[in-house]
Amino acid sequence: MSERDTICALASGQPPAAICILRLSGDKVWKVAGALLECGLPEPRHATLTKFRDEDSTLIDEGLALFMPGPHSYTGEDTLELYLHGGPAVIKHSLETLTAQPGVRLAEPGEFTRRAFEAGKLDLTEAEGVADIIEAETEAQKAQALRQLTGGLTETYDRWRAELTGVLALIEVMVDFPDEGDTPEDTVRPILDKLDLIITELEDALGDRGIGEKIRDGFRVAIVGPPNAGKSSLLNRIARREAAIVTDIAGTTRDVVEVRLVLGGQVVWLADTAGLRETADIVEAEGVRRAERAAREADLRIHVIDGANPEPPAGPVEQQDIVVFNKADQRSAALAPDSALPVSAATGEGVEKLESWIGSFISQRAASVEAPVITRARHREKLSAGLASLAQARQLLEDDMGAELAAEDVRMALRQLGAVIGTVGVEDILGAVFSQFCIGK
Ligand SMILES: Nc1nc2c(c(=O)[nH]1)N(C=O)[C@@H](CNc1ccc(C(=O)N[C@@H](CCC(=O)O)C(=O)O)cc1)CN2
Repeated sequence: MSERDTICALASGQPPAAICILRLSGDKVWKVAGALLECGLPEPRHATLTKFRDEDSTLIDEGLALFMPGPHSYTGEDTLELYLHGGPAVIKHSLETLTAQPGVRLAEPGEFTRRAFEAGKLDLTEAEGVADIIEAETEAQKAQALRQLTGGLTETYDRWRAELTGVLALIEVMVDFPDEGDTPEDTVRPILDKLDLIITELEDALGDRGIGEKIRDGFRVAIVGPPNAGKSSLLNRIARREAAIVTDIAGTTRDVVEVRLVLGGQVVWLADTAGLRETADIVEAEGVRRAERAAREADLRIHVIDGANPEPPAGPVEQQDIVVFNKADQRSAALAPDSALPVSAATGEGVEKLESWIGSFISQRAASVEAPVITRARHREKLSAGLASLAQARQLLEDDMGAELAAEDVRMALRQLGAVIGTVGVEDILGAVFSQFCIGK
């Protein structure tokens, strides 16, 4: 398998579909078009209606062909797109025919975009934006992916890198031309001031409560409370399916059961958890530990009070949390604490209101950071490592412990920021990012 093979793939979705798009990129495109398209190589950038035949001249389909010569194409290479009827037989016959051509093979996941990246058409965050927009289910995910795809992150990381390069130059001047007349305060202070501005910006970016990652991967909401309060029934009611097992036996739920929902325009993972109680059963005890962890890590907790046996919530109730009084169909809600929302998982009473409370909390939380510059764990790791290096550089300068060492730390920070946008090409990072793409992208 040569890297510079011409690659082809189905770029459109699951057949059958009205139309499918087959995509071909590489230097064999003109040969393939000459051999298989009745029109030969189509006029660049003109959709051309033509017959498409296999090597025995058997008709595969009639469709539109679009030729985009490199370097002015998505991948930067010669590209051919075929718009055919989207039936399984057409697709199979087409791909078999294309891959039977010398030097043509099926594309790996993300390989078209990887070539675009290698041709300098996109940086790594923009390429991630491409993958994210394809996966986007909510408008918020789409908007975030689109911003990223059009250089929204690139701009910020480039600016930080430019500012750090300036700082590095000042430190290097200090190393190379130490001015005996100047006090350290005169030379170091302006550098520290510049460094502090960048450090503050990185800290702000990292202090975003993970909003960008949560818009992309989902917010976490945990249903917590004592055994038999109806937590699993509530989850099932909100999920509108029997996701969690419900019985009368206290301690039925042992693991965390999560369902994926869209509430308040955001992806939300709603977790049902084991009832919190002291138990000698080691499996249940592990369940309780997991419940406590899910509660701690959640953006929002729904504390369920058992209407049949009302007790104040056992775990810590944070300001944003919601307390519900369940079994309100059987028990007078007058027993409920003032702030609790009466609900009935059994009849559905109050559940719509609960959903809208969750939705409005989550949508406000999502809007609390305007334009997150971290949308994946990968970005966060590199940015924190970069910040740590800068903090170290700052300390060295402040303590007059060696400008050379400080310069090395700033270089390290530059590499970390470069790794986010992919200017520092690390093969395993690229492999990890592009392998998550779908085929044809
Ligand atoms: N048919 C089709 N639709 C598509 C794509 C595609 O590849 N094919 N895209 C693929 O993701 C997206 C659009 N993104 C694209 C980005 C760049 C280029 C491109 O050819 N760029 C050239 C030429 C620019 C120009 O003509 O102005 C370049 O950058 O040099 C094409 C599509 C969504 N729609």
